[in-house]
Amino acid sequence: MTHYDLLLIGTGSGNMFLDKRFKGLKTAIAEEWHFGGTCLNVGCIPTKMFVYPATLAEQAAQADRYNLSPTHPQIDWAGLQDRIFSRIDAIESGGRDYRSSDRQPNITVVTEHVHFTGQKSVRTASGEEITADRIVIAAGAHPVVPSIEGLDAARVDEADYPVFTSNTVMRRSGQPRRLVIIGSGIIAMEFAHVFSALGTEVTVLARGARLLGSIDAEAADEFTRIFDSSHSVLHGAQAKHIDVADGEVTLGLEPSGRLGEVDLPETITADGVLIATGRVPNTAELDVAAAGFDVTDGQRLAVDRHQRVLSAGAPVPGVFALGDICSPHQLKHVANHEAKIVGRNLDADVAAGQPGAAREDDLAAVNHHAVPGAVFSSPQVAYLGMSEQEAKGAGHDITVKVQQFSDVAYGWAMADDPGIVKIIADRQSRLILGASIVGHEASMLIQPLIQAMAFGQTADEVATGQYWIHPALPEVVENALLGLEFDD
Ligand SMILES: Cc1cc2nc3c(=O)[nH]c(=O)nc-3n(C[C@H](O)[C@H](O)[C@H](O)COP(=O)(O)OP(=O)(O)OC[C@H]3O[C@@H](n4cnc5c(N)ncnc54)[C@H](O)[C@@H]3O)c2cc1C
Ligand SMILES: NC(=O)c1ccc[n+]([C@@H]2O[C@H](COP(=O)([O-])OP(=O)(O)OC[C@H]3O[C@@H](n4cnc5c(N)ncnc54)[C@H](O)[C@@H]3O)[C@@H](O)[C@H]2O)c1
Repeated sequence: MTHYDLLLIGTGSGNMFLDKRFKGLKTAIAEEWHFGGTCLNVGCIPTKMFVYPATLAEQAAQADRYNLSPTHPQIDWAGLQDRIFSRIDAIESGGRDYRSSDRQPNITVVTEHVHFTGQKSVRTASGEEITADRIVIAAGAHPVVPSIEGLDAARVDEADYPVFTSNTVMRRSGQPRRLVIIGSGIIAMEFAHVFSALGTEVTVLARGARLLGSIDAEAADEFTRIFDSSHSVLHGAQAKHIDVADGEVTLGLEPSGRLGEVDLPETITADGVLIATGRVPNTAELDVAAAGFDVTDGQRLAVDRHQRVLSAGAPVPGVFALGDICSPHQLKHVANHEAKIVGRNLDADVAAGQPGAAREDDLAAVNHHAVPGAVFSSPQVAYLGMSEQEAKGAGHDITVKVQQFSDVAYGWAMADDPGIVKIIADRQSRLILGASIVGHEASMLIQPLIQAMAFGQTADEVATGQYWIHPALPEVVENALLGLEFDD
């Protein structure tokens, strides 16, 4: 058994806070997989490195909208993969080497799965017992694999099995000629865009009528309308069985039941199937029950506003968590924010002497107000704060404005490409409650609204208190703000 002052489980966002403040602590870092976790290795970063060229290819193919001759660029798939992963893998090994080197003499990297055996103890896969005074749990989430007749769940993501998740889809050799995507959430929509823009024949199986069903309904409808116009989506469909033979996959289809009877092909054959049906926190794999930690919604580790892990509703002294393992938002910028809070609070906890001895007043609190996100699909989507449905549900008297991109001069320059800005505000306080943008560079257009919500600016203050560059696309945001109707 080895005892440490600090144990960190997971090197995704967990690796972010461990800086010189903690150099006096004898620390173990447990990481069973890629150093740097999901975002760096198989998530945000590589996906967007695929999305960018995919979007360029799509624009080239649609150039006749702008009186240019369209081209269908040929993709060098292996070259693209090499450009992306040679960069990422170097960062991964750099991080691993740094933490393992004598430049970090207080740190021991344990390259194994660990699971809890008690509140302050874990066991490694090879059977070593590790105890620690303080623990930070940053163990993330993993893709859900639904049970489908004929699917060998244990083989999903194996190199020679043509059914895979986001964990391996970008690193597989050879671009699939035909790809079926199960799911219609964020991961499904990003990869559907990437693969179809780069020349793969993509079919999406969506159980309902609406793609991106978790965002504002009107924004999801707008996205669905645009996406469906240039992609193959089977709405109301689900996989009944999967047969794998000779490197091909054949899916038997059936109605999901959500749209009644739908006209579906009986089977569909592809070179690969991407499962994108959600991600579940790694609490069961960590055996958090053995530590007596509380779990919310049956999946997420329960934490308080200081990111302290709870047991029977009370904070466990010296145990913190961050990111997908505990967060209501599975987003990297949220995990990073939580990592900063954990860093500050762990520092305060260490300064206080005994684990758990820090005064509540000395601890920083997490801010989950007005969390933004973006979907890098075609079109892009960005969302912030409450949807219209949530704002009404929360009892607000709301004003809503939907502004079309084609209402402003830059929209004309874009040949009236479809897109909307939707803003929801409170009629009395004049504060923005939420926003959704569907269309070109939505992830960038939304930033002034994020700033307004973060700093409590009223909608009219944001609209009229600053210059908006003419005739730039953000004028569509300005016009949406000006279109909100307030009392008095
Ligand atoms: C395809 C994809 C694209 C995404 N794109 C975006 C995006 O554009 N923007 C955005 O904001 N978010 C995006 N996300 C979400 C984002 O990646 C996650 O929210 C974020 O990475 C979570 O960080 P984390 O530190 O909580 O977990 P992770 O980064 O997953 O880190 C957890 C680490 O813990 C390790 N671990 C787990 N259990 C154990 C154990 N028992 N023993 C030892 N080690 C363990 C894992 O190996 C892993 O390295 C994307 C996710 C995916 C899958
Ligand atoms: N750009 C980004 O910020 C980004 C990108 C990718 C992933 N992520 C994060 O990763 C999380 C997980 O992404 P995701 O797309 O897997 O989850 P999701 O929750 O966005 O979508 C899951 C989809 O799977 C469907 N589904 C669920 N069970 C199913 C089943 N048994 N059969 C068929 N369909 C089923 C759901 O209806 C939904 O369409 C996201 O919620 C997001 O927080 C973020």
